[in-house]
Amino acid sequence: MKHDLLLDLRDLACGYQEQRVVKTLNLHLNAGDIGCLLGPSGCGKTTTLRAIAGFEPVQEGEIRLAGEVISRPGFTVAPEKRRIGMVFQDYALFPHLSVAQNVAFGIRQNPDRERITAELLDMVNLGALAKRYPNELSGGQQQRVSLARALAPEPQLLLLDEPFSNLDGELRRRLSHEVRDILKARGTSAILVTHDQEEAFAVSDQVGVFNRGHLEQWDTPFNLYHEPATPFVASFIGQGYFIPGRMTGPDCVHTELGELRGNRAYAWESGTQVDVLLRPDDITLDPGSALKARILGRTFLGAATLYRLQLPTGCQLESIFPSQTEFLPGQDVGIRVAAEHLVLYPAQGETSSEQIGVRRCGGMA
Ligand SMILES: Nc1ncnc2c1ncn2[C@@H]1O[C@H](COP(=O)(O)OP(=O)(O)OP(=O)(O)O)[C@@H](O)[C@H]1O
Repeated sequence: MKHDLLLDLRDLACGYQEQRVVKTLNLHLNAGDIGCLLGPSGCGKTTTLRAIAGFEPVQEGEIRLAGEVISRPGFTVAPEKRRIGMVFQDYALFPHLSVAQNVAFGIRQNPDRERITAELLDMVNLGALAKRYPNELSGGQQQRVSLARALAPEPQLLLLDEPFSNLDGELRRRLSHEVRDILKARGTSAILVTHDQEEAFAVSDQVGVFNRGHLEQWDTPFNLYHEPATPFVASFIGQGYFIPGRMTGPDCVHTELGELRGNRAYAWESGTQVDVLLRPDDITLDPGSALKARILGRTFLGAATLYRLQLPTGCQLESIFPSQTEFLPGQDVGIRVAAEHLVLYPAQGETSSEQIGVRRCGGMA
């Protein structure tokens, strides 16, 4: 397995005319890895992708590919000279060319083009449809053709801009797994843009969470969920609640749920007010516990049930319990916190941050 640095964005700023959409962006991708740019609409994901592709000039910093500078202010290597492939949301196939001709388009001069095209079409399971035209294919099939076409010239890096967003539910999930398998089997490095967290996690080795033009964290899916660097990342990735707490030691915080101890130390002094992130899987059922919570609502998920709980102070939490035992709204249950990764932030107050998946409770116990 290769671990060479392939793509390196250093202190990058890019945007349109005088407007800086993306600022001081630093990230790197190793050869063979799949990275993802994830974030809400308008945060600058596509702008970053277009700068990597060479469609937009950079305003500050630089982009290096395999050690070579391909963009810096006043210098932009042309897109077709970058050995970067693109897969677009709307497939962008040539309507007047057959499936096979579409795939062969970027390797027209290659004497081996027929063999390469046939191999790629087999790989994306479209060998039998080589003679069809794009308007005779489903959306999923068109996106497979578009992937095969982008892979044909053996790009150093593949960029995928919301490639599955025109497809629905099950097909979207299936194709995203398929694309990961294909890229991994070929050792192709890629950057995917999406606003769908499930898709980002299914496809990528590393994910960057963007917020208004800033990259808040570039990390593995596991770390984004369990060790979110900022309240925004905690909110954007997964579900949960912030509850108020007070530091009682470097790795220990007093909350309404008792003393919680985590696996890392914080530099704040004892007495500092903090927000404690609690995910639904951090709260477990413990019938013998003195700590009781009232069931406010529930969502049956199949193997498990997601419960919305209220603590005596009014703070709310969510928890996932196995669905074999059923609890009813209004019932009190014993709970325990089983959070190995204690994630704390300086107390923000009730209204200071925009929360998406994670909600904040007021009032310290
Ligand atoms: N050609 C353009 N000229 C001027 N501003 C633009 C242009 N394209 C995008 N923008 C602006 O740049 C900002 C970032 O847009 P961008 O397309 O990078 O966001 P995104 O994160 O990819 O969003 P989405 O998920 O909705 O595609 C937005 O405010 C957008 O209005």
